[in-house]
Amino acid sequence: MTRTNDDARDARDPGGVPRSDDQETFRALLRAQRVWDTALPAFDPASAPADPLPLFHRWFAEAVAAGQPEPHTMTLATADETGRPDVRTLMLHDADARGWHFASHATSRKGRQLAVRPEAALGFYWAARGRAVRVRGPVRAASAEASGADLRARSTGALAAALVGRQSEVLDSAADLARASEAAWERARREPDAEAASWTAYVLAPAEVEFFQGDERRRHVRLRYRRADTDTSAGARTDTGADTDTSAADGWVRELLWP
Ligand SMILES: Cc1cc2nc3c(=O)[nH]c(=O)nc-3n(C[C@H](O)[C@H](O)[C@H](O)COP(=O)(O)O)c2cc1C
Repeated sequence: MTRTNDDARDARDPGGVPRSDDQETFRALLRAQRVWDTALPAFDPASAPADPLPLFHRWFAEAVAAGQPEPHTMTLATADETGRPDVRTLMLHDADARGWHFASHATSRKGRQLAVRPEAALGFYWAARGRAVRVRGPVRAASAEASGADLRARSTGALAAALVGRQSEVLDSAADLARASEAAWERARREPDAEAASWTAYVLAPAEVEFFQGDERRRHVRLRYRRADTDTSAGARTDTGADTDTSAADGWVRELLWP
């Protein structure tokens, strides 16, 4: 049977993407998913502390208590030398007065990006509480000693993974990884103080921290802390309302944002 132009058009959806059963199944599954359709906690920004850190600690503990799987994982966004964005998942190692801590290989893609553009953003999403936190700011690499101490405080598996190195390089075969991993595990067990040269601890010093509390009626609460001396994106000032605290207690300005 000869296909007409109309048949060819029918085989594409309005966006010009070819129709297929797999595509339809995926879309149906996607549309069946729900967000914020459960009872979520209320968040009163008026009761928020002057500094974002204690609120982050509290929300983290509440995410753990609510059974949020792996609440210590986060998204790290960086940009390359041309400004093209990049993103991946990482573990949070600590959050203290210096900032949000993580670790990776300085020779990895993110490590190279951070070396040329020492700025990043972090994102946490704790669905069990309908909450998200985002943090932006400059990133500093710790000394080799501090990076080594960070690694030694972790598991043998973490040390073995760090010893394998070569993160983000092209892997020619699974056998190459198996061999390198075997040797790294053996060394990590034998030498718990072994140094992984490229393993680097980083700290992101927060210039902005935003707390997002999802709401079933989509009346989400967004509270942004920004350093009093931080220049935020255009339009930020027009978002301020009566509840905004511009007194800059502890050097932080607190503002509500339209959801
Ligand atoms: C749950 C989870 C936790 C991870 N934690 C780390 C981490 O702490 N450090 C790290 O270098 N990579 C970690 N990774 C791997 C990164 O997502 C990423 O694949 C790797 O760091 C290479 O990223 P890059 O090519 O952008 O440098 C983790 C991956 C997942 C899924």
